[in-house]
Amino acid sequence: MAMLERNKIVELQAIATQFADHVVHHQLDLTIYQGERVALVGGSGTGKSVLLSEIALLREPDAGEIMLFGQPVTQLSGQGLAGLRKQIGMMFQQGALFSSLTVLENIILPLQEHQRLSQSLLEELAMLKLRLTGLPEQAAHLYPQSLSGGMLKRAAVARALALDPALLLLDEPTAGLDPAGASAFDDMLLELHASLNLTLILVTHDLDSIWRVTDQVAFLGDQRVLAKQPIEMMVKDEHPVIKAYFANNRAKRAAIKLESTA
Ligand SMILES: Nc1ncnc2c1ncn2[C@@H]1O[C@H](COP(=O)(O)OP(=O)(O)OP(=O)(O)O)[C@@H](O)[C@H]1O
Repeated sequence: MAMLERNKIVELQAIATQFADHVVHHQLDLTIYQGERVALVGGSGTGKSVLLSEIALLREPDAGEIMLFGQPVTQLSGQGLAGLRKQIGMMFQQGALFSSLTVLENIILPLQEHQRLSQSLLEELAMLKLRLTGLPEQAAHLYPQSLSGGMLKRAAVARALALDPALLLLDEPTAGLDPAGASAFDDMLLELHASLNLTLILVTHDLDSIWRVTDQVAFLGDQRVLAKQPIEMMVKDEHPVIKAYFANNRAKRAAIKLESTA
């Protein structure tokens, strides 16, 4: 059957990342297509968070090319780069909201930087983002430190969505949430993905999230992406590094799910 050519949102070509003599990525390739929901998975220290920062244009790799929305990043500067940055929303591991600002002010901040809008319009737009993440309106005027862990993460997502990005990056979004909170967060991500036409990339160790939210898993190991495929295939992969990662109790849970969905 003929397949329609899908847009490449992220294309990493021969990426190298190194800290002093510690090589984190070497000849790393990865392609992510429009609308995909991709988990970046791999052992601790395999460079998942660093790779996410590179895709978010917060850090430059030492070699290789990053293509975002079909544009080679190394050939862009100034306005070109700023235009790309606006299309990327990033949710950091600890939320990274400003503690001296209310939730609403935190969401307004990126809007203020990029758009000349009246205060009332800014507030209206920010409230829209807040509602999209399922936060109650009262949360708008609270300070980050008075929010629960789950609310804080939603507020961080609302801020990441401020500029209507096409690509949303999330670093361990469900870490620290209880199972019910994590599952509600996963549902919110799926709703956002469906309603906003987003491409999602999340770094996660949470197998429940991987099964529920993602349609592709990119496995980092041996300094590169060893495989990119759906979780159903990943848990059956015979590569020794991938096998070792999933060969623990949590992975057995994943395998049980696999049997129950077969
Ligand atoms: N700024 C830095 N300076 C030096 N080394 C760094 C820096 N940032 C990351 N590293 C190293 O790069 C490697 C990859 O880090 P990274 O945080 O991306 O791993 P990870 O796969 O996300 O791990 P985890 O699952 O434990 O969060 C680690 O060995 C880390 O110590």
